[in-house]
Amino acid sequence: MPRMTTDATQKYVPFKPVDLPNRQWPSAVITKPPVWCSVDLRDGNQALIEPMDGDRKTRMFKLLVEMGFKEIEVGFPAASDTDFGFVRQLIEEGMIPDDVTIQVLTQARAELIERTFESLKGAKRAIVHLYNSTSTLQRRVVFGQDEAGITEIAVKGARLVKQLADANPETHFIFEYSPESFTGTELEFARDICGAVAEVFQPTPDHKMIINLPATVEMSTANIYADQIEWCHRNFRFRDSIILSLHPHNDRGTGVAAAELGYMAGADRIEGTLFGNGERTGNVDLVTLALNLYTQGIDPELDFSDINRVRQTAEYCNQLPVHPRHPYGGDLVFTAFSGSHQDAIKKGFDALAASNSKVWEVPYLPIDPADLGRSYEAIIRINSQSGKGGIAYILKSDYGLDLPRMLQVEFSRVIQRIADETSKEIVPQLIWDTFQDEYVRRDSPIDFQEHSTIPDTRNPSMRVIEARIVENGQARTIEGHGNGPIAAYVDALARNCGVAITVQDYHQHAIGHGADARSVTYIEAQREDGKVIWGVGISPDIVAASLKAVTSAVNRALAA
Ligand SMILES: CC(=O)SCCNC(=O)CCNC(=O)[C@H](O)C(C)(C)COP(=O)(O)OP(=O)(O)OC[C@H]1O[C@@H](n2cnc3c(N)ncnc32)[C@H](O)[C@@H]1OP(=O)(O)O
Ligand SMILES: CC(C)C(=O)C(=O)O
Repeated sequence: MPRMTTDATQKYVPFKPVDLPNRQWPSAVITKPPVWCSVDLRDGNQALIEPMDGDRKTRMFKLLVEMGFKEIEVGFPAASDTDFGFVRQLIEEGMIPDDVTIQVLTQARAELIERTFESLKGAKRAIVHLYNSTSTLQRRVVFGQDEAGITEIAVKGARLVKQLADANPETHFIFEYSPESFTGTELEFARDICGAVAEVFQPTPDHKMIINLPATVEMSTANIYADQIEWCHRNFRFRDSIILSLHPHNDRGTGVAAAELGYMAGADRIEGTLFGNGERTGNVDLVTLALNLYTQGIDPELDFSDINRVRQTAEYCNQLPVHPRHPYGGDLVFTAFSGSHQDAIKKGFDALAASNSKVWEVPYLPIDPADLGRSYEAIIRINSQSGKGGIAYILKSDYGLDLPRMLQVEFSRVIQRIADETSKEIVPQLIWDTFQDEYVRRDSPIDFQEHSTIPDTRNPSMRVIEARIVENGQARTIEGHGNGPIAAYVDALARNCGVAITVQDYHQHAIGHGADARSVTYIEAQREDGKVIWGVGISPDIVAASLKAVTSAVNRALAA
């Protein structure tokens, strides 16, 4: 096995923690959702192999509006005719609801800012999002500028934005500034450059500006991002006139944690995308963030009641699949294959059904799939890792059979054998067919046909049974007596067919309702040698179901 030859200690520099001795965020509790801003149509779009065309953009925009987003970054109008044309289409075709504000991004370059404003002509409201990069690395290698030079780019850009906004009073403009690559920027410089831009925009508590602090590249653990945010929250000028916004990316795989801790640290707003599409490892995933809030009893004010449709639309627009294990939305996230999980889920559902509680408490299911429009159908699926609880769950939920515990144990061995032999998933239909072959359709060598009972004239507490059976292809009528039809039938089988069993246990319940209702009987029988064997019978007639169950046990006893 080859090893990484690079000495990491020489090649990578650890991120310096923030000196914030009095940090407050670890004790903060989230009680309300942030202001959400979707950047699917901009940051998400710019990371796609094929950026969205007009149709895909429209589909995504409509979905975001339907879900309840009130701020949507719809593009980088100066980047392409597609982006520009889409902004024009939204405005000219009146597609922007009154309570939704579109947002557009621009670099701090005059020609790009001018083109951006052109795209917004006629809009009722718009957020103009200006950015330039501020990190030590980008200052050095991309811009070749010191702090003053970088500040000058931002301030010049902001002045032009302000001037063009003032010249277009028919639109209510909100200003947003991002010190891009904020996570690699000294906090004092971030404070100063944001202060200089705010000085131009002159925000007030009634007309706030947005300052967005992006983890353009996620460079540290989430607690350090939270420290950075709390530091800015405490030290920024104009704080009461600023909406402090987060824009986490997910390079270290902790974008969601960073957003949650950053929000606890004093932010007001979060920019991200559905299912986390975006540059490299993506933007922060708003689906996960919002539903994390929901599972804490907080209304996220975004609608996920049909999460499959949200996912399908995102997949169509982005032309990228959502991972089957993606939190909340992935195909497999409400599915348990492993036995102990299935057993606990089944017991959790049973306990919930038996209680009056409204509180969702099912082991291994942190959210009720039904809240997301997901069905319970796929919660339990069977393979070689599964156990009796999962198999019993499928037979109950799909076929209405409530197997006694010891029968679950016996039948699970049959399914386990198939799973081991095939190494494949065992779908519900195969479980059902196997169950029927193993128990319900066991009509050889003895096939029960029909019966009648009459009181035993010699002993009024006993019954005599006459049962018509087919044994090894030969129709016969057999007779026996006992204290009820089951005992009498067992007696008849012992006398006439030479099979002696004793019935140890008996369970019966209905399947279905009304005219279609049938009865199912489970019989636990013991052979003369002590071996325990189960039999199952299903019939519209209660007694016939029991006699079929006895026949099933006898046939299985003879075969064993
Ligand atoms: C972190 C982010 O996601 S930021 C958003 C990034 N998104 C995109 O880049 C997608 C859309 N972009 C584009 O279509 C193009 O890059 C355009 C149209 C904006 C600009 O295109 P071009 O001018 O041809 O080229 P390019 O993007 O390479 O420009 C880089 C130049 O802009 C400068 N620049 C980059 N960002 C900024 C900024 N925010 N403000 C001012 N100048 C900037 C660079 O220093 C460089 O200057 P130089 O030419 O003097 O070296
Ligand atoms: C423009 C900014 C907000 C950005 O997309 C980023 O830093 O990731």
